[in-house]
Amino acid sequence: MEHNVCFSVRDLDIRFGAVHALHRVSCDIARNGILGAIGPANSGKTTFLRALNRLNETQDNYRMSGSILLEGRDINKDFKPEGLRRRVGMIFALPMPLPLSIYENIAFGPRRQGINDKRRLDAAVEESLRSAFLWEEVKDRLKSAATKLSGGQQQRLCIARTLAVKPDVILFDEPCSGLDPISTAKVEESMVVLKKKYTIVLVTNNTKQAARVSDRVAFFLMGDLIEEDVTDRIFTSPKDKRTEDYIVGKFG
Ligand SMILES: Nc1ncnc2c1ncn2[C@@H]1O[C@H](COP(=O)(O)OP(=O)(O)OP(=O)(O)O)[C@@H](O)[C@H]1O
Repeated sequence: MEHNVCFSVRDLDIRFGAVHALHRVSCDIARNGILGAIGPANSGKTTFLRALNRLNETQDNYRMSGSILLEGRDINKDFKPEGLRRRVGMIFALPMPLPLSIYENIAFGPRRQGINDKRRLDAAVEESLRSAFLWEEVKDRLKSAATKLSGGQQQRLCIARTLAVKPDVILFDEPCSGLDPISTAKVEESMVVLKKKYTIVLVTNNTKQAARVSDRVAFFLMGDLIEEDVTDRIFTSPKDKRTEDYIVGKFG
């Protein structure tokens, strides 16, 4: 295994009943970088992302073959789903804070891991909010309801909540699709800083976003991984004509 590989995906093939969502996809995902997954609707991006923390298996009619190794260990054989999802956190398109205070939203995960000491919880809450670039905006109202935050703040709260359980990987599933440009910029900024400590996979329908933040980009089309390469290469001289057509906006 190469030194810098976080995930190693081999011949990943996924079906939901009659729908063949992913066709023998193989790629490595490097540590401490951002892999952007782009492609038109129904190309398999989200299925690929959800495979990385075994969220697809909650669906009926789900079948997969192939393998995904995380730091050399098979995620489908060597992990329990809950243990895997602690290491591989996920941020969804719609931020969904718990109906609790800002503080309790962040403390929730550490408490479930058995941390009850107030000083340790306070420290975890502050550190996570700082890392998600939200601390300054909320430090004086940690007891107020998380649902009162703006959409962009809620998304950063969800990032903080994920960070509080100390994952290695963060999966982002179109995290900015419901956000205005300023909130989007803040989430993008936090991703770029977070990649220094975490491996990030970002599914986005916004190719410009992928170009702005990703180190490498994977282009999916109708269940195939067409190509995966450094971001500049994908946007300036892709190997496949279909990638170029998508990038220049001929479809999707
Ligand atoms: N639970 C499911 N049951 C049946 N089909 C599914 C299920 N989940 C996904 N699919 C199908 O798998 C294919 C790939 O979907 P996926 O959501 O991965 O695409 P995507 O590239 O993320 O699209 P979008 O950008 O629209 O989110 C689609 O045809 C979709 O309808």
